[in-house]
Amino acid sequence: MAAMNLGSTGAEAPERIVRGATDAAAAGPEHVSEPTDYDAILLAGFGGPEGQDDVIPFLRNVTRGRGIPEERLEEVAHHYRHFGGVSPINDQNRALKAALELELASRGIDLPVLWGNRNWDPYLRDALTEAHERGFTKLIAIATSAYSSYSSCRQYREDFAIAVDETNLQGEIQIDKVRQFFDHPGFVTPFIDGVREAIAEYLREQPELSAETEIEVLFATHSIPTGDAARSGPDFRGFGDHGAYEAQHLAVAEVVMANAIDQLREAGVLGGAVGSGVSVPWQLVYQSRSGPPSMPWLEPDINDAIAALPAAGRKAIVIVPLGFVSDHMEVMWDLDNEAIETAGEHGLAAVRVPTPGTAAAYVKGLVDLVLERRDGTPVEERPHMTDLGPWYDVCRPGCCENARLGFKPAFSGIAP
Ligand SMILES: CC1=C(CCC(=O)O)c2cc3nc(cc4[nH]c(cc5[nH]c(cc1n2)c(C)c5CCC(=O)O)c(CCC(=O)O)c4C)C(CCC(=O)O)=C3C
Ligand SMILES: [Fe+2]
Repeated sequence: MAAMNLGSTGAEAPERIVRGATDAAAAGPEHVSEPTDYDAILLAGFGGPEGQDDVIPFLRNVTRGRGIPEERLEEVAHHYRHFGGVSPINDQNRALKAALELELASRGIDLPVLWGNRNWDPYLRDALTEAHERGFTKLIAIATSAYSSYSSCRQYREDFAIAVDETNLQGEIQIDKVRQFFDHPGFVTPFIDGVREAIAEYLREQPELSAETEIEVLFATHSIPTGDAARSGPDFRGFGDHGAYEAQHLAVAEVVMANAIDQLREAGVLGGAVGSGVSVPWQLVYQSRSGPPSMPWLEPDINDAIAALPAAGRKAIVIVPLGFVSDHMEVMWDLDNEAIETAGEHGLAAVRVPTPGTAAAYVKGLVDLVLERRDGTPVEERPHMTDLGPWYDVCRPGCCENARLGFKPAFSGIAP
């Protein structure tokens, strides 16, 4: 097993873990980029509507050229309409920006945070205009997305390139991007805390429940087309049919379970020796599928998975939104509304654990990710909790490219 480096978060190194390839060290010279004296941080969000009039234009921005059926768009519009046409995602990014600014100030780091979204106001181009006006030429981006895939990495990088074109800043602005942080302790720790608390709470309230046979932890992430999954991450790593996207989620889920259970054993909530193996059932499930029915997307859907649980003797579930950084619409609707309702229909108790949001560990971790790039921290010193990491600073040509949409230039990668 490769050494786990948890950095300075104080988290204990888990004993087991590890799934997938172990050739991180063989990744090549671009694995760690040169130290760079950045001028500012670019917080790159997804964006969301902030009123009924925004809903349709927002959905058109997200789905342009994607072949999403009209019925699916109407259904998703209804999710937003139900909440007054307002997604909480922009307020969540405002809160994250403020938390990052506080963390930076408290550590004496002079790096302004600019915020721009891919799909709604303020747009990435607005943030770049601001950067230009303030004389910033070297930006380090944090995208609010932890894993490797077209939608969660490459699309942000392509949209950086588009925003640079739109603002006519070609050759005048550098945009680097922190590595995919799926296994960074700052991102993983809040999920460990959430799973531990959820299981402890079940056992406190229903001491007769068997954690080993009657509780199941469902790690939920966004479904993507299987073709996108296959091409996620660098192709030389041999991740199999569902690429780095699925491998990363499975590896993180395993680490979350191992740590949460060890902590429950330490606290005497669960029996068995610390480090003696996971004893609460879990699985990775997918949500929020769109696209035409003829196109295969990752499965099982969370609702189908839930429906199958009573037959396996389960009575309670813990839903972990492992694929998301904040409690935005995909969490509020697809999990808190739909999945919880499905659980009720099948007689299962259900709780949903929080996303990282503005948790202290997460905010600190994001700042650490910026500093490791500024300082060119050697790969051996970079925090990571699975054997897949620490991930690359710089994407290779073709990484996470989208065959459906064809080649588009991207920033923050090695030029083809
Ligand atoms: C992997 C992934 C993430 C996680 C990574 C990340 O966070 O970036 C993510 C996040 C999000 N997805 C979001 C919203 C939407 N995603 C859509 C459509 C799609 N998502 C996809 C994938 C992902 N999506 C894909 C493959 C499509 C099909 C279209 C295409 O091929 O690109 C559509 C169109 C309607 C529909 O089809 O559902 C909407 C409205 C919101 C905002 C929520 C809010 O407003 O609070 C967020 C954070
Ligand atoms: Fe999405």
